[in-house]
Amino acid sequence: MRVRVPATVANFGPGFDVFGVGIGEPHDELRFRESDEWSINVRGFPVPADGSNVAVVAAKTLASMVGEEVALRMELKKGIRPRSGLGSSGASSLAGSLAMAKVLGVEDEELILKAAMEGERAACGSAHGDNVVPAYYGDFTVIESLNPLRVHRIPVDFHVVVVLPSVEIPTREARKVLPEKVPLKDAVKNVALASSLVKALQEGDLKTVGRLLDDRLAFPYRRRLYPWWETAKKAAIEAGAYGVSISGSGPAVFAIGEDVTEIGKAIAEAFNRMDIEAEAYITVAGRGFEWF
Ligand SMILES: Nc1ncnc2c1ncn2[C@@H]1O[C@H](COP(=O)(O)OP(=O)(O)O)[C@@H](O)[C@H]1O
Ligand SMILES: N[C@@H](CCOP(=O)(O)O)C(=O)O
Repeated sequence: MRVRVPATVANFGPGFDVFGVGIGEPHDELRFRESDEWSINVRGFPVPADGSNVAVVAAKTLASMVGEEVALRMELKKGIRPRSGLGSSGASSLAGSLAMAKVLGVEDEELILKAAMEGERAACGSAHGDNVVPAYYGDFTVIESLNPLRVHRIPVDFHVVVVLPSVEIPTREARKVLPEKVPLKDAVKNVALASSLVKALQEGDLKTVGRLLDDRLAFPYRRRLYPWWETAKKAAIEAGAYGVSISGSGPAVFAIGEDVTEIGKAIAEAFNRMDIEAEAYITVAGRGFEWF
């Protein structure tokens, strides 16, 4: 059996730890079957081929949550670069949890997602849900609460470009720079941005969505991790982007607009001018996992 889990754009501007959307590409693929002992084989981008792989962590977590002792043999085709800001650890975590769910016949969405979030915790120290939840549902998702898991889904299918520079930022490090408290005026601004963005998305008003791609909760503190930000942003806006932001904790940048191919080219060229290689993925937002 095989499952394909796409990359995700978490945060999506003002929705820190709350908003997320699956994108078709890049993606991870996991082939699996029940076995006498645990094993994992990795192709593609290098990630641990042992019990610390988040696919194994999430699968084991789900088994223990339902009180079963089952081992899996896994073959992971790692298509999403780790430390990319594209939900690389989230995709493999969800794949592992889904694999175990399939083998055990578990259908409880909350359990499957909670197990996947434990994979996230193993990767970066935080069991955030804004990568695994949208990768599961395949819609733009808004996480109202984790305990109990309450998610609001907005079906979307707009084009998006994601540009991934050849820079690595571990999510663990990007979370360490965040403060415990933020100024009230910044919290107020984020409420305004996030609530307006949800309304604009529901109305299919992409121009307004683009204008609202801003954040005062995490971005100001992470800004120093992205020394190339202003240059990349300027290139995107000059190429006609409605808006541009950091995907997850970065370094991937995503943008929406009329001509995402041109926008992607402009952002990638801006990185190249700063001597940073970059790869653009033109894709459609609103994609979730698939069995195949
Ligand atoms: N299957 C996996 N896929 C991605 N990362 C993994 C996997 N297994 C373990 N890891 C570890 O998780 C970390 C990457 O996670 P993270 O920093 O959250 O990246 P991303 O932002 O791309 O999800 C790395 O230390 C990586 O070695
Ligand atoms: N809300 C999280 C999202 C992390 O996404 P990733 O793709 O960088 O793992 C955060 O901003 O820390």
